[in-house]
Amino acid sequence: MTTITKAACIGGGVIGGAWAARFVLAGIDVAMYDPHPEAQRIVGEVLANAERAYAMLTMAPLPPRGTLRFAPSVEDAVQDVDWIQESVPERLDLKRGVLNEIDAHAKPDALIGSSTSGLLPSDLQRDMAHPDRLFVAHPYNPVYLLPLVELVGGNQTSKETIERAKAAYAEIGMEGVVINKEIEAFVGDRLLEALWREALWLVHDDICDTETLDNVIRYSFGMRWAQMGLFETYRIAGGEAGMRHFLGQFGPCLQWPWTKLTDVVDLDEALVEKIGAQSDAQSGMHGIRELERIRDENLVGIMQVLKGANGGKGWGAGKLLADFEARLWAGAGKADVDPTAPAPLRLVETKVNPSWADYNGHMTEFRYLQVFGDTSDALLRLIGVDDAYVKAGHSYYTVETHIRHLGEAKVGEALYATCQVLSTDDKRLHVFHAIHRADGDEVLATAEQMLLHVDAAAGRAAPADPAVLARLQAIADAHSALARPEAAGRHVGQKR
Ligand SMILES: NC(=O)C1=CN([C@@H]2O[C@H](COP(=O)(O)OP(=O)(O)OC[C@H]3O[C@@H](n4cnc5c(N)ncnc54)[C@H](O)[C@@H]3O)[C@@H](O)[C@H]2O)C=CC1
Ligand SMILES: C[N+](C)(C)CC(=O)CC(=O)[O-]
Repeated sequence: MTTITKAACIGGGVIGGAWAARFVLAGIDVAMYDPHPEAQRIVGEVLANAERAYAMLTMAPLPPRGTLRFAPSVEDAVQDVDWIQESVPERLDLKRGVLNEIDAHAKPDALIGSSTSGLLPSDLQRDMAHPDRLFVAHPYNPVYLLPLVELVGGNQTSKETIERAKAAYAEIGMEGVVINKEIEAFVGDRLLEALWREALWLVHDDICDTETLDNVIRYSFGMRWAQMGLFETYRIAGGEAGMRHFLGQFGPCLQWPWTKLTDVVDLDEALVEKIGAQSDAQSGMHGIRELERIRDENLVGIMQVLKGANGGKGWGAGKLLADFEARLWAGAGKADVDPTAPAPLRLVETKVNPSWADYNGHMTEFRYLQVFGDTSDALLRLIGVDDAYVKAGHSYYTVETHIRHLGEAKVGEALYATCQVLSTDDKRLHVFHAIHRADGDEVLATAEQMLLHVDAAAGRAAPADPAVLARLQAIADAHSALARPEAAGRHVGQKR
């Protein structure tokens, strides 16, 4: 689904590994170069966490995964690719050397983004032969989930490069925010540094420990920031008189000697040990990968809530996710099945992700309806009820569902769903779905559904398009050879 199909990641640590995951999950083939002896294991573990997070994040059809290849050198990794993301350690001399090597071997028009969190692009591009295509692309950890990338050009970066970069990041679901002028640490890290500096002083001076400080953030303004940022939040805090009143009331406090922001705390051995010990007490019971998974589940939950915010139109990162999913659905291919085969259509492959589990430790009931809904959607796409058809004002709406729960789907289990068309006419579509365990084909649940074709603007049932009906009839004809499921027509309380 991206116009870019091949990328290289140079450096595969915390950030480079997560870039590789984002690219691969967007369908881009990645060549990775990292001399670390355990690079393959580390990147593999990050990719596994990213896949787990994406399975929770969206039901939209992701493109087929790109491939991941470990290259023996920078030269080998960057030849033939359209996009290179540099994520080596934060040292100007090292980055310059690596970027010059990339520059020497990459195609002249390949985009080169540096993940630097603070270095100036003008300094990075100084010795490059094609400096016009170098820009800072500063991401946020975890790169595969957080959509922001700060785009910063240096004095030799072309305007076209920034425009191409913004478009390329949009294709993989990221928001490229263009920073007007280059400045050390750009925008995000300047803000984070201010907070961090203050936090270090508060712990140093025994005002609070690390856990108390984190609680202050996560039980209050951390949640506000995830959805409205700083200025929009403070506008509301000004009450009906808004921002001007807020500035008038609280602006003068900035003159008070509250902050030590201009002083840098001395990170001597004692302070490092104090913070290290408090952090161990706070979080040492969890491994890093475990903490990453907890963080990812929380971020996914926040993004999903934001997707449904603002009356369902989406808000902030949730709006971005909604737009990304809309593009995925618009480009969704039809299920790869033979519609004329005399067998139920295998339309959905999925896995029970951890956020689908209830207190009984198995897939909770509304997720069954979600999978059945996805199965109906896959059938609709197969008969031509796609994004364009819906946008043109027609669709099928589900008017009745009867679900039976027959077995337990456990977290992580692979499932598939099938559909048998029971009957159809110009408006009605009567189907029988089943969710199967992928391993062994056992039926775990069934759903009988009635769908009605509608004229959405008029808000009433209307005959479907003849081409849609013809495709549907071909499936119904093939399925007429099948035995009617024994459970079709059952109702709750009926004797077995
Ligand atoms: N960790 C974070 O939270 C964030 C880091 N960044 C930036 O991302 C960049 C990378 O940082 P991290 O991933 O955190 O560091 P890291 O230390 O986790 O990873 C750096 C990787 O680069 C590899 N490496 C070293 N020399 C290399 C070379 N010559 N060629 C290829 N690979 C080489 C190392 O083996 C290591 O795997 C830095 O510029 C940093 O400022 C940006 C956003 C957030
Ligand atoms: C610590 N850091 C400066 C490398 C952090 C970042 O650059 C962004 C982030 O993910 O917090």
